[in-house]
Amino acid sequence: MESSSSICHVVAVPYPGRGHVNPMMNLCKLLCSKTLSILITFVVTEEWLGFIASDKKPLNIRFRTVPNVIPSELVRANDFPAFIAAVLTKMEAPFEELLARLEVELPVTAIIADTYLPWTIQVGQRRNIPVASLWTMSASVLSIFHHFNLLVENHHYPADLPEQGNELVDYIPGLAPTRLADLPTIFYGNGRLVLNRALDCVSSMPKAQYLLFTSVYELESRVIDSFNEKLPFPVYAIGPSVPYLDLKDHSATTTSTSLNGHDYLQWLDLQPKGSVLYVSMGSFLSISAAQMDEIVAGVQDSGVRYLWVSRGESSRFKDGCGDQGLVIPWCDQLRVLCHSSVGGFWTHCGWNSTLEAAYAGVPMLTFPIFWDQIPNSKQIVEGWKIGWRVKKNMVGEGEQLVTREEIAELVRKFMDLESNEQTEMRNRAAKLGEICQIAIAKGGSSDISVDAFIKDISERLAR
Ligand SMILES: O=c1ccn([C@@H]2O[C@H](COP(=O)(O)OP(=O)(O)O[C@H]3O[C@H](CO)[C@@H](O)[C@H](O)[C@H]3O)[C@@H](O)[C@H]2O)c(=O)[nH]1
Repeated sequence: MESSSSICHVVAVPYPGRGHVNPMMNLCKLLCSKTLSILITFVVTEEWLGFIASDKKPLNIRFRTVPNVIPSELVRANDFPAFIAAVLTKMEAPFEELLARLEVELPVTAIIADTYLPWTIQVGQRRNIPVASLWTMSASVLSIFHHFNLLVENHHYPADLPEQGNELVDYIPGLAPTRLADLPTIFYGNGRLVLNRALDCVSSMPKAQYLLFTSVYELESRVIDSFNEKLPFPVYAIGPSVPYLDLKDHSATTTSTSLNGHDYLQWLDLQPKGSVLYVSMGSFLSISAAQMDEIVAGVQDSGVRYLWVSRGESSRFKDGCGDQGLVIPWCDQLRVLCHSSVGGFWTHCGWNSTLEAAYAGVPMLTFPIFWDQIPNSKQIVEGWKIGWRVKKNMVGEGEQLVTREEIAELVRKFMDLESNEQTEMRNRAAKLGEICQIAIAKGGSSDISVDAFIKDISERLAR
Protein backbone atom coordinates (compact mmCIF):
# COMPACT_ATOMS: atom_id res chain seq x y z
CA MET A 1 0.00 0.00 0.00
CA GLU A 2 1.38 3.40 -1.02
CA SER A 3 1.44 6.10 1.63
CA SER A 4 -0.66 9.10 0.60
CA SER A 5 2.46 11.30 0.62
CA SER A 6 3.93 9.32 -2.29
CA ILE A 7 0.81 9.79 -4.43
CA CYS A 8 0.96 12.48 -7.05
CA HIS A 9 -2.39 14.27 -6.92
CA VAL A 10 -3.07 16.05 -10.19
CA VAL A 11 -6.09 18.28 -10.71
CA ALA A 12 -7.04 18.47 -14.39
CA VAL A 13 -9.28 21.31 -15.59
CA PRO A 14 -10.29 21.27 -19.25
CA TYR A 15 -11.96 24.21 -20.99
CA PRO A 16 -15.63 23.24 -21.30
CA GLY A 17 -15.80 22.12 -24.93
CA ARG A 18 -15.54 18.73 -26.61
CA GLY A 19 -12.30 19.60 -28.42
CA HIS A 20 -10.69 20.41 -25.07
CA VAL A 21 -12.24 17.85 -22.69
CA ASN A 22 -11.23 14.95 -24.95
CA PRO A 23 -7.50 15.67 -25.27
CA MET A 24 -7.28 16.49 -21.53
CA MET A 25 -8.87 13.12 -20.71
CA ASN A 26 -6.55 11.36 -23.18
CA LEU A 27 -3.55 12.93 -21.44
CA CYS A 28 -4.88 11.89 -18.02
CA LYS A 29 -5.33 8.30 -19.19
CA LEU A 30 -1.81 8.37 -20.55
CA LEU A 31 -0.43 9.57 -17.21
CA CYS A 32 -2.31 6.76 -15.44
CA SER A 33 -0.91 4.20 -17.88
CA LYS A 34 2.60 5.28 -16.84
CA THR A 35 2.35 5.22 -13.06
CA LEU A 36 0.11 3.79 -10.38
CA SER A 37 1.24 6.47 -7.93
CA ILE A 38 -1.11 9.06 -9.31
CA LEU A 39 -4.60 10.27 -8.52
CA ILE A 40 -6.24 12.56 -11.02
CA THR A 41 -9.19 14.72 -10.08
CA PHE A 42 -10.86 15.75 -13.34
CA VAL A 43 -12.88 18.92 -12.84
CA VAL A 44 -15.82 19.75 -15.10
CA THR A 45 -19.14 21.54 -14.79
CA GLU A 46 -22.13 19.52 -13.62
CA GLU A 47 -23.49 19.64 -17.17
CA TRP A 48 -20.28 18.21 -18.60
CA LEU A 49 -20.26 15.46 -16.02
CA GLY A 50 -23.60 14.37 -17.49
CA PHE A 51 -21.92 14.03 -20.91
CA ILE A 52 -18.87 12.06 -19.79
CA ALA A 53 -19.77 10.29 -16.54
CA SER A 54 -20.41 6.95 -18.24
CA ASP A 55 -17.19 6.96 -20.33
CA LYS A 56 -14.72 4.29 -19.34
CA LYS A 57 -11.71 5.53 -17.41
CA PRO A 58 -9.05 4.16 -15.08
CA LEU A 59 -9.94 3.92 -11.37
CA ASN A 60 -7.36 6.54 -10.45
CA ILE A 61 -9.21 9.23 -12.40
CA ARG A 62 -12.20 10.63 -10.55
CA PHE A 63 -14.62 13.40 -11.45
CA ARG A 64 -15.41 16.44 -9.35
CA THR A 65 -17.65 19.29 -10.45
CA VAL A 66 -18.16 23.01 -10.26
CA PRO A 67 -21.74 24.30 -10.59
CA ASN A 68 -23.14 25.25 -14.02
CA VAL A 69 -22.01 28.86 -13.83
CA ILE A 70 -21.59 29.18 -17.61
CA PRO A 71 -24.14 28.99 -20.47
CA SER A 72 -25.18 25.47 -21.41
CA GLU A 73 -23.10 23.53 -23.92
CA LEU A 74 -26.29 23.09 -25.92
CA VAL A 75 -26.52 26.82 -26.66
CA ARG A 76 -22.92 28.00 -26.39
CA ALA A 77 -22.59 28.53 -30.14
CA ASN A 78 -25.49 31.03 -30.06
CA ASP A 79 -23.39 33.68 -28.35
CA PHE A 80 -19.77 32.62 -28.36
CA PRO A 81 -18.31 35.89 -26.94
CA ALA A 82 -20.72 35.67 -23.98
CA PHE A 83 -19.75 32.03 -23.43
CA ILE A 84 -16.05 32.86 -23.37
CA ALA A 85 -16.64 35.83 -21.06
CA ALA A 86 -18.47 33.55 -18.61
CA VAL A 87 -15.75 30.89 -18.74
CA LEU A 88 -13.13 33.54 -18.01
CA THR A 89 -14.94 35.22 -15.14
CA LYS A 90 -17.39 32.81 -13.49
CA MET A 91 -15.47 29.59 -12.97
CA GLU A 92 -12.51 30.76 -10.92
CA ALA A 93 -14.25 31.18 -7.54
CA PRO A 94 -16.05 27.80 -7.51
CA PHE A 95 -12.87 26.13 -8.76
CA GLU A 96 -10.79 27.62 -5.96
CA GLU A 97 -13.38 26.57 -3.37
CA LEU A 98 -13.29 23.03 -4.74
CA LEU A 99 -9.50 23.05 -4.71
CA ALA A 100 -9.45 24.06 -1.06
CA ARG A 101 -11.71 21.11 -0.22
CA LEU A 102 -9.56 18.75 -2.30
CA GLU A 103 -6.40 19.91 -0.55
CA VAL A 104 -7.86 18.87 2.79
CA GLU A 105 -8.28 15.32 1.45
CA LEU A 106 -4.91 15.08 -0.29
CA PRO A 107 -2.45 17.88 -1.12
CA VAL A 108 -2.48 18.78 -4.81
CA THR A 109 0.87 18.19 -6.54
CA ALA A 110 0.06 19.96 -9.81
CA ILE A 111 -2.77 21.46 -11.81
CA ILE A 112 -3.06 20.72 -15.52
CA ALA A 113 -5.28 23.41 -16.99
CA ASP A 114 -6.33 24.42 -20.45
CA THR A 115 -4.44 27.52 -21.62
CA TYR A 116 -7.84 29.14 -22.25
CA LEU A 117 -8.44 29.10 -18.46
CA PRO A 118 -5.80 31.66 -17.41
CA TRP A 119 -7.31 32.13 -13.94
CA THR A 120 -6.02 28.68 -12.99
CA ILE A 121 -2.51 30.18 -13.05
CA GLN A 122 -3.49 32.81 -10.49
CA VAL A 123 -5.16 30.16 -8.33
CA GLY A 124 -2.00 28.04 -8.52
CA GLN A 125 0.14 31.04 -7.54
CA ARG A 126 -2.08 31.83 -4.55
CA ARG A 127 -2.03 28.24 -3.34
CA ASN A 128 1.58 27.48 -4.28
CA ILE A 129 0.65 24.70 -6.73
CA PRO A 130 2.49 24.47 -10.07
CA VAL A 131 0.33 24.77 -13.17
CA ALA A 132 0.93 22.97 -16.46
CA SER A 133 -0.78 24.86 -19.26
CA LEU A 134 -2.25 22.46 -21.84
CA TRP A 135 -2.58 23.91 -25.34
CA THR A 136 -5.08 21.85 -27.31
CA MET A 137 -4.56 23.56 -30.68
CA SER A 138 -1.47 23.33 -32.87
CA ALA A 139 1.81 24.73 -31.57
CA SER A 140 1.91 26.89 -34.70
CA VAL A 141 -1.33 28.59 -33.72
CA LEU A 142 0.03 29.30 -30.23
CA SER A 143 3.09 30.88 -31.85
CA ILE A 144 0.85 33.12 -33.97
CA PHE A 145 -1.07 34.31 -30.90
CA HIS A 146 2.07 34.61 -28.79
CA HIS A 147 3.68 36.86 -31.42
CA PHE A 148 0.62 38.99 -32.11
CA ASN A 149 2.78 42.13 -31.68
CA LEU A 150 4.72 41.09 -34.81
CA LEU A 151 1.49 41.08 -36.84
CA VAL A 152 0.84 44.64 -35.69
CA GLU A 153 4.45 45.72 -36.37
CA ASN A 154 4.30 44.27 -39.88
CA HIS A 155 0.99 46.02 -40.64
CA HIS A 156 -0.81 42.69 -40.83
CA TYR A 157 -3.18 43.61 -38.02
CA PRO A 158 -5.65 45.08 -38.51
CA ALA A 159 -5.70 43.88 -42.10
CA ASP A 160 -7.93 44.33 -45.12
CA LEU A 161 -8.28 40.68 -46.01
CA PRO A 162 -9.65 40.89 -49.57
CA GLU A 163 -6.81 43.35 -50.28
CA GLN A 164 -3.95 41.78 -48.31
CA GLY A 165 -5.02 38.12 -48.03
CA ASN A 166 -2.17 36.82 -50.21
CA GLU A 167 0.57 38.70 -48.33
CA LEU A 168 2.96 36.36 -46.57
CA VAL A 169 3.46 36.24 -42.84
CA ASP A 170 7.04 35.00 -42.64
CA TYR A 171 8.27 36.35 -39.33
CA ILE A 172 6.50 34.23 -36.70
CA PRO A 173 9.10 32.04 -34.94
CA GLY A 174 8.93 28.44 -36.13
CA LEU A 175 6.03 29.07 -38.51
CA ALA A 176 6.37 28.28 -42.22
CA PRO A 177 5.50 31.31 -44.40
CA THR A 178 1.72 31.63 -44.25
CA ARG A 179 -0.70 33.76 -46.26
CA LEU A 180 -2.57 36.30 -44.18
CA ALA A 181 -5.80 34.60 -45.27
CA ASP A 182 -4.60 31.35 -43.64
CA LEU A 183 -4.27 32.87 -40.18
CA PRO A 184 -6.92 32.06 -37.56
CA THR A 185 -10.25 33.79 -38.24
CA ILE A 186 -9.92 35.54 -34.90
CA PHE A 187 -7.89 38.26 -36.61
CA TYR A 188 -10.76 39.44 -38.79
CA GLY A 189 -14.55 39.69 -39.05
CA ASN A 190 -16.56 38.54 -36.03
CA GLY A 191 -13.51 36.72 -34.69
CA ARG A 192 -12.20 40.06 -33.49
CA LEU A 193 -14.97 40.10 -30.85
CA VAL A 194 -12.99 37.51 -28.88
CA LEU A 195 -9.45 38.40 -29.95
CA ASN A 196 -8.53 40.29 -26.80
CA ARG A 197 -9.85 37.47 -24.64
CA ALA A 198 -7.71 34.92 -26.48
CA LEU A 199 -4.65 37.15 -26.37
CA ASP A 200 -5.09 37.56 -22.59
CA CYS A 201 -5.16 33.77 -22.18
CA VAL A 202 -2.00 33.35 -24.24
CA SER A 203 -0.16 36.16 -22.48
CA SER A 204 -0.83 34.46 -19.10
CA MET A 205 0.71 31.19 -20.29
CA PRO A 206 4.36 32.21 -19.58
CA LYS A 207 3.41 32.55 -15.90
CA ALA A 208 2.67 28.80 -15.73
CA GLN A 209 5.34 26.27 -14.74
CA TYR A 210 5.02 23.93 -17.74
CA LEU A 211 3.65 24.12 -21.25
CA LEU A 212 2.15 20.95 -22.68
CA PHE A 213 1.24 20.50 -26.35
CA THR A 214 -1.25 17.89 -27.54
CA SER A 215 0.76 17.92 -30.75
CA VAL A 216 3.57 15.59 -31.81
CA TYR A 217 7.11 16.98 -31.65
CA GLU A 218 8.08 15.67 -35.10
CA LEU A 219 5.01 17.27 -36.71
CA GLU A 220 5.85 20.77 -35.47
CA SER A 221 9.46 20.55 -34.33
CA ARG A 222 10.59 24.04 -35.40
CA VAL A 223 7.85 25.85 -33.62
CA ILE A 224 8.07 23.66 -30.50
CA ASP A 225 11.84 24.24 -30.42
CA SER A 226 11.23 27.98 -30.61
CA PHE A 227 9.01 27.81 -27.50
CA ASN A 228 11.63 25.69 -25.74
CA GLU A 229 14.27 28.30 -26.44
CA LYS A 230 12.12 31.16 -25.31
CA LEU A 231 10.26 29.92 -22.23
CA PRO A 232 12.07 29.55 -18.91
CA PHE A 233 10.31 26.28 -18.03
CA PRO A 234 9.84 22.82 -19.57
CA VAL A 235 7.82 22.55 -22.79
CA TYR A 236 6.59 19.04 -23.58
CA ALA A 237 4.82 17.72 -26.69
CA ILE A 238 2.90 14.75 -25.35
CA GLY A 239 0.83 13.98 -28.45
CA PRO A 240 -0.86 12.87 -30.41
CA SER A 241 -3.30 13.29 -27.54
CA VAL A 242 -5.87 11.04 -29.18
CA PRO A 243 -7.52 8.02 -27.56
CA TYR A 244 -5.13 5.38 -28.89
CA LEU A 245 -5.00 3.61 -25.51
CA ASP A 246 -8.75 2.93 -25.84
CA LEU A 247 -8.30 1.24 -29.23
CA LYS A 248 -6.83 -1.82 -27.55
CA ASP A 249 -9.94 -2.23 -25.44
CA HIS A 250 -13.05 -2.85 -27.52
CA SER A 251 -15.35 -2.38 -24.56
CA ALA A 252 -13.94 1.14 -24.14
CA THR A 253 -15.94 2.51 -27.08
CA THR A 254 -17.44 5.62 -25.55
CA THR A 255 -20.74 5.37 -27.38
CA SER A 256 -22.68 2.35 -28.46
CA THR A 257 -21.70 1.40 -31.98
CA SER A 258 -25.27 0.34 -32.58
CA LEU A 259 -27.24 3.40 -33.61
CA ASN A 260 -30.72 3.49 -35.12
CA GLY A 261 -30.51 -0.24 -35.59
CA HIS A 262 -27.23 0.07 -37.56
CA ASP A 263 -23.95 -1.00 -36.11
CA TYR A 264 -21.59 1.37 -37.87
CA LEU A 265 -18.47 -0.70 -37.24
CA GLN A 266 -20.22 -3.76 -38.66
CA TRP A 267 -21.36 -1.64 -41.61
CA LEU A 268 -17.75 -0.54 -42.16
CA ASP A 269 -16.65 -4.20 -42.03
CA LEU A 270 -18.86 -4.84 -45.06
CA GLN A 271 -17.35 -2.07 -47.22
CA PRO A 272 -14.33 -2.50 -49.52
CA LYS A 273 -10.93 -1.41 -48.25
CA GLY A 274 -10.33 2.35 -48.40
CA SER A 275 -13.71 3.01 -50.03
CA VAL A 276 -15.55 5.01 -47.37
CA LEU A 277 -15.43 8.78 -46.89
CA TYR A 278 -15.94 9.63 -43.21
CA VAL A 279 -17.69 13.01 -42.85
CA SER A 280 -17.71 15.08 -39.66
CA MET A 281 -18.07 18.83 -39.40
CA GLY A 282 -17.33 19.14 -35.70
CA SER A 283 -19.40 19.99 -32.70
CA PHE A 284 -19.77 23.68 -33.41
CA LEU A 285 -21.70 24.15 -36.60
CA SER A 286 -21.86 27.41 -38.47
CA ILE A 287 -22.30 26.35 -42.07
CA SER A 288 -25.22 27.92 -43.89
CA ALA A 289 -28.24 25.73 -44.63
CA ALA A 290 -27.73 26.32 -48.37
CA GLN A 291 -24.11 25.12 -48.17
CA MET A 292 -25.08 22.08 -46.13
CA ASP A 293 -27.65 21.13 -48.80
CA GLU A 294 -24.93 21.36 -51.47
CA ILE A 295 -22.53 19.24 -49.41
CA VAL A 296 -25.11 16.52 -48.75
CA ALA A 297 -26.21 16.43 -52.40
CA GLY A 298 -22.62 16.57 -53.66
CA VAL A 299 -21.41 13.68 -51.53
CA GLN A 300 -24.48 11.63 -52.45
CA ASP A 301 -24.13 12.42 -56.17
CA SER A 302 -20.46 11.42 -56.10
CA GLY A 303 -21.51 7.79 -55.72
CA VAL A 304 -18.79 7.34 -53.07
CA ARG A 305 -19.65 5.39 -49.90
CA TYR A 306 -19.85 7.54 -46.79
CA LEU A 307 -20.23 7.39 -43.03
CA TRP A 308 -21.63 10.73 -41.87
CA VAL A 309 -21.69 12.04 -38.33
CA SER A 310 -24.52 14.48 -38.24
CA ARG A 311 -26.41 16.05 -35.42
CA GLY A 312 -28.50 18.84 -36.90
CA GLU A 313 -28.47 17.85 -40.53
CA SER A 314 -30.03 14.36 -40.53
CA SER A 315 -33.28 15.70 -42.01
CA ARG A 316 -31.33 16.82 -45.10
CA PHE A 317 -30.87 13.21 -46.16
CA LYS A 318 -34.42 13.27 -47.47
CA ASP A 319 -34.38 10.24 -49.68
CA GLY A 320 -32.31 8.14 -47.30
CA CYS A 321 -28.88 6.86 -48.17
CA GLY A 322 -29.60 3.39 -49.49
CA ASP A 323 -26.55 1.16 -49.35
CA GLN A 324 -24.24 4.03 -50.22
CA GLY A 325 -24.04 5.63 -46.80
CA LEU A 326 -24.84 5.63 -43.15
CA VAL A 327 -25.76 8.73 -41.11
CA ILE A 328 -25.22 8.53 -37.37
CA PRO A 329 -25.35 11.10 -34.57
CA TRP A 330 -21.96 10.31 -33.00
CA CYS A 331 -19.24 7.72 -33.31
CA ASP A 332 -16.02 6.54 -31.79
CA GLN A 333 -14.06 8.70 -34.23
CA LEU A 334 -10.54 7.36 -33.86
CA ARG A 335 -11.82 3.78 -34.17
CA VAL A 336 -13.65 4.76 -37.35
CA LEU A 337 -10.63 6.53 -38.83
CA CYS A 338 -8.47 3.49 -38.08
CA HIS A 339 -10.92 1.14 -39.81
CA SER A 340 -9.44 -0.27 -43.02
CA SER A 341 -12.59 0.60 -45.02
CA VAL A 342 -12.13 4.33 -44.37
CA GLY A 343 -10.11 5.96 -47.12
CA GLY A 344 -10.80 9.65 -46.56
CA PHE A 345 -12.01 12.17 -43.99
CA TRP A 346 -14.12 15.25 -44.77
CA THR A 347 -13.21 17.39 -41.77
CA HIS A 348 -13.72 20.85 -40.31
CA CYS A 349 -10.05 20.62 -39.24
CA GLY A 350 -10.45 20.78 -35.46
CA TRP A 351 -6.98 20.04 -34.11
CA ASN A 352 -8.08 16.79 -32.43
CA SER A 353 -9.66 15.51 -35.62
CA THR A 354 -6.52 16.55 -37.50
CA LEU A 355 -4.29 14.64 -35.07
CA GLU A 356 -6.61 11.63 -35.19
CA ALA A 357 -6.45 11.53 -38.98
CA ALA A 358 -2.65 11.88 -38.84
CA TYR A 359 -2.47 9.00 -36.34
CA ALA A 360 -4.75 6.86 -38.52
CA GLY A 361 -2.89 7.84 -41.70
CA VAL A 362 -6.08 9.00 -43.47
CA PRO A 363 -6.04 11.81 -46.11
CA MET A 364 -8.43 14.71 -45.59
CA LEU A 365 -10.82 16.92 -47.52
CA THR A 366 -10.62 20.14 -45.56
CA PHE A 367 -13.62 22.34 -44.86
CA PRO A 368 -12.47 24.68 -42.07
CA ILE A 369 -15.07 26.85 -40.39
CA PHE A 370 -13.35 29.15 -37.93
CA TRP A 371 -10.53 29.97 -35.49
CA ASP A 372 -7.50 27.64 -35.79
CA GLN A 373 -9.22 25.41 -38.35
CA ILE A 374 -8.02 27.68 -41.19
CA PRO A 375 -4.27 27.29 -40.44
CA ASN A 376 -4.85 23.59 -39.67
CA SER A 377 -6.28 23.19 -43.16
CA LYS A 378 -3.21 24.91 -44.59
CA GLN A 379 -0.94 22.58 -42.61
CA ILE A 380 -2.80 19.51 -43.90
CA VAL A 381 -2.88 20.62 -47.53
CA GLU A 382 0.38 22.53 -47.99
CA GLY A 383 2.53 21.41 -45.06
CA TRP A 384 1.96 17.67 -44.87
CA LYS A 385 0.37 17.41 -48.33
CA ILE A 386 -2.18 14.89 -47.16
CA GLY A 387 -5.36 16.68 -48.18
CA TRP A 388 -7.24 18.93 -50.55
CA ARG A 389 -9.19 22.06 -49.80
CA VAL A 390 -12.91 22.00 -50.59
CA LYS A 391 -13.24 25.80 -50.57
CA LYS A 392 -10.84 27.58 -52.84
CA ASN A 393 -11.96 31.09 -51.99
CA MET A 394 -10.55 32.95 -49.03
CA VAL A 395 -12.46 33.29 -45.82
CA GLY A 396 -13.46 36.93 -45.56
CA GLU A 397 -14.31 37.18 -49.24
CA GLY A 398 -17.90 36.49 -48.31
CA GLU A 399 -19.59 33.15 -48.31
CA GLN A 400 -19.36 31.74 -51.79
CA LEU A 401 -21.25 28.50 -52.18
CA VAL A 402 -19.32 25.45 -53.26
CA THR A 403 -21.81 23.75 -55.54
CA ARG A 404 -22.97 20.14 -55.45
CA GLU A 405 -21.41 19.53 -58.88
CA GLU A 406 -18.01 20.77 -57.67
CA ILE A 407 -18.28 18.70 -54.52
CA ALA A 408 -19.36 15.53 -56.33
CA GLU A 409 -16.40 15.76 -58.70
CA LEU A 410 -13.93 16.56 -55.93
CA VAL A 411 -15.12 13.67 -53.74
CA ARG A 412 -15.01 11.25 -56.67
CA LYS A 413 -11.42 12.21 -57.54
CA PHE A 414 -10.35 12.27 -53.90
CA MET A 415 -11.61 8.75 -53.28
CA ASP A 416 -10.25 7.33 -56.56
CA LEU A 417 -8.03 4.50 -55.38
CA GLU A 418 -6.56 4.04 -58.85
CA SER A 419 -5.06 7.50 -59.34
CA ASN A 420 -1.33 7.98 -58.84
CA GLU A 421 -1.81 11.32 -57.16
CA GLN A 422 -4.07 9.72 -54.57
CA THR A 423 -1.72 6.81 -54.02
CA GLU A 424 1.09 9.25 -53.28
CA MET A 425 -1.10 11.20 -50.89
CA ARG A 426 -2.18 8.03 -49.10
CA ASN A 427 1.48 7.03 -48.77
CA ARG A 428 2.35 10.39 -47.22
CA ALA A 429 -0.60 10.05 -44.82
CA ALA A 430 0.56 6.56 -43.84
CA LYS A 431 4.03 8.00 -43.17
CA LEU A 432 2.49 10.52 -40.76
CA GLY A 433 0.77 7.62 -39.01
CA GLU A 434 4.17 5.95 -38.62
CA ILE A 435 5.67 9.14 -37.17
CA CYS A 436 2.90 9.16 -34.57
CA GLN A 437 3.50 5.50 -33.72
CA ILE A 438 7.21 6.12 -33.27
CA ALA A 439 6.51 9.16 -31.05
CA ILE A 440 4.34 7.15 -28.63
CA ALA A 441 6.47 3.99 -28.64
CA LYS A 442 9.01 3.40 -25.87
CA GLY A 443 11.80 5.96 -26.24
CA GLY A 444 9.78 8.08 -28.69
CA SER A 445 9.41 11.86 -28.29
CA SER A 446 5.97 11.70 -26.69
CA ASP A 447 6.91 8.83 -24.40
CA ILE A 448 10.02 10.66 -23.19
CA SER A 449 8.09 13.90 -22.65
CA VAL A 450 5.34 12.26 -20.61
CA ASP A 451 7.92 10.48 -18.43
CA ALA A 452 9.85 13.72 -17.93
CA PHE A 453 6.69 15.58 -16.97
CA ILE A 454 5.73 12.91 -14.42
CA LYS A 455 9.25 12.99 -13.00
CA ASP A 456 9.17 16.80 -12.73
CA ILE A 457 5.89 16.95 -10.83
CA SER A 458 6.77 13.92 -8.66
CA GLU A 459 9.97 15.59 -7.49
CA ARG A 460 7.79 18.06 -5.65
CA LEU A 461 6.55 15.21 -3.45
CA ALA A 462 10.05 14.50 -2.20
CA ARG A 463 10.51 18.08 -0.97
O1 LIG B 1 -18.72 11.58 -33.88
C1 LIG B 1 -17.77 12.09 -33.30
C2 LIG B 1 -17.29 13.39 -33.60
C3 LIG B 1 -16.23 13.88 -32.89
N1 LIG B 1 -15.66 13.12 -31.91
C4 LIG B 1 -14.52 13.65 -31.13
O2 LIG B 1 -14.75 15.00 -30.78
C5 LIG B 1 -13.53 15.70 -30.78
C6 LIG B 1 -13.66 16.89 -31.69
O3 LIG B 1 -12.52 17.70 -31.55
P1 LIG B 1 -11.99 18.63 -32.72
O4 LIG B 1 -11.80 17.84 -33.94
O5 LIG B 1 -10.78 19.34 -32.24
O6 LIG B 1 -13.19 19.60 -33.02
P2 LIG B 1 -14.01 20.67 -32.11
O7 LIG B 1 -14.85 19.98 -31.13
O8 LIG B 1 -14.67 21.58 -33.07
O9 LIG B 1 -12.78 21.43 -31.38
C7 LIG B 1 -12.62 22.72 -30.84
O10 LIG B 1 -11.36 22.61 -30.12
C8 LIG B 1 -10.23 22.27 -30.92
C9 LIG B 1 -9.04 22.10 -30.00
O11 LIG B 1 -8.81 23.24 -29.24
C10 LIG B 1 -10.00 23.31 -32.00
O12 LIG B 1 -8.92 22.92 -32.83
C11 LIG B 1 -11.28 23.49 -32.82
O13 LIG B 1 -11.12 24.53 -33.77
C12 LIG B 1 -12.45 23.82 -31.89
O14 LIG B 1 -13.66 23.95 -32.63
C13 LIG B 1 -12.45 14.73 -31.23
O15 LIG B 1 -11.78 14.23 -30.10
C14 LIG B 1 -13.25 13.62 -31.91
O16 LIG B 1 -12.66 12.37 -31.81
C15 LIG B 1 -16.10 11.86 -31.65
O17 LIG B 1 -15.55 11.15 -30.80
N2 LIG B 1 -17.15 11.39 -32.34
